[in-house]
Amino acid sequence: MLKLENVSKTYKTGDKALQGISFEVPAGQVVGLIGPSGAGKSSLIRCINRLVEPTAGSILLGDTDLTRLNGRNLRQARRRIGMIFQEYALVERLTVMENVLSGRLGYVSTWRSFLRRYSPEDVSQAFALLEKVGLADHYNKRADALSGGQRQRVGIARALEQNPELLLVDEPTASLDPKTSRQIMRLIRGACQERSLPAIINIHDVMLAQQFSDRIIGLRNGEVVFDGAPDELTNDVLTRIYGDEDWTQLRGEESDGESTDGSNDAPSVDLAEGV
Ligand SMILES: Nc1ncnc2c1ncn2[C@@H]1O[C@H](COP(=O)(O)OP(=O)(O)OP(=O)(O)O)[C@@H](O)[C@H]1O
Repeated sequence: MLKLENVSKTYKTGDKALQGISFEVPAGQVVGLIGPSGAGKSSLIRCINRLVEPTAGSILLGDTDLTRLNGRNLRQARRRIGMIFQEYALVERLTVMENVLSGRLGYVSTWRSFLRRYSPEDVSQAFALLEKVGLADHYNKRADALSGGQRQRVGIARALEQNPELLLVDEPTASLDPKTSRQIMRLIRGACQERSLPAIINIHDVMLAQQFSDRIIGLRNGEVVFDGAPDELTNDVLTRIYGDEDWTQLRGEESDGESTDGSNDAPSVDLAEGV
């Protein structure tokens, strides 16, 4: 479980990116974090893994207050947090398998990590994960030979190889086409359900957020202005989050034939679909 209490971030420039953010994410819950550009979504994700230092507040992962950790303790706590990035952040010249195994780097001793030696358990887990994300046949390919969707699958497998207690996902579909985006969101959601893993997904695409999240948190000017179920995301709520816009028309335009009634379409957990 993740619990944020009164988290604030003011940058040196004086920008108040986050102002008194409090919420809890229970095991297995996928939170879609939405809001206009500059609302504070990236700052929030980065405060949780301490890439950005929160100015105030506490961030509890289980019993650990992440805001109080430094040095070795912080590195150990970061092992417990899986990250999935927009630009995948793979090591391009390494193979798919090596990239997935790098999820274990925080766990192995320095000399083992230098030689990139992993235990048989780590390797068999990596194979199982590649199977799940539909890339078992590609394990020996270099990362730079993969498509965007395949790269993101490697990114997901690498994050899960860490056996994390929390997933932080930053714009996972921003560089992908609509169909691949859905497959990636389905994979992430399926993994969270299977592992009872809480997740926060920073996502610009409201329709995707709605379809693949259990809960939506809307940020505006560094504050939570909506926190509720995906089907509560009415046009009025969208206006509260993003400002005035013709939401009816936008929803129609963005639809690609899947449910647009705001309901969670309970995506199947077909992890290897459509590679
Ligand atoms: N390193 C920084 N130094 C100063 N101000 C920053 C820094 N990073 C972000 N900000 C400011 O903090 C506020 C929130 O930015 P943030 O990037 O967290 O928003 P966001 O919702 O992720 O935006 P986007 O969707 O465009 O990525 C903005 O006003 C931004 O200008």
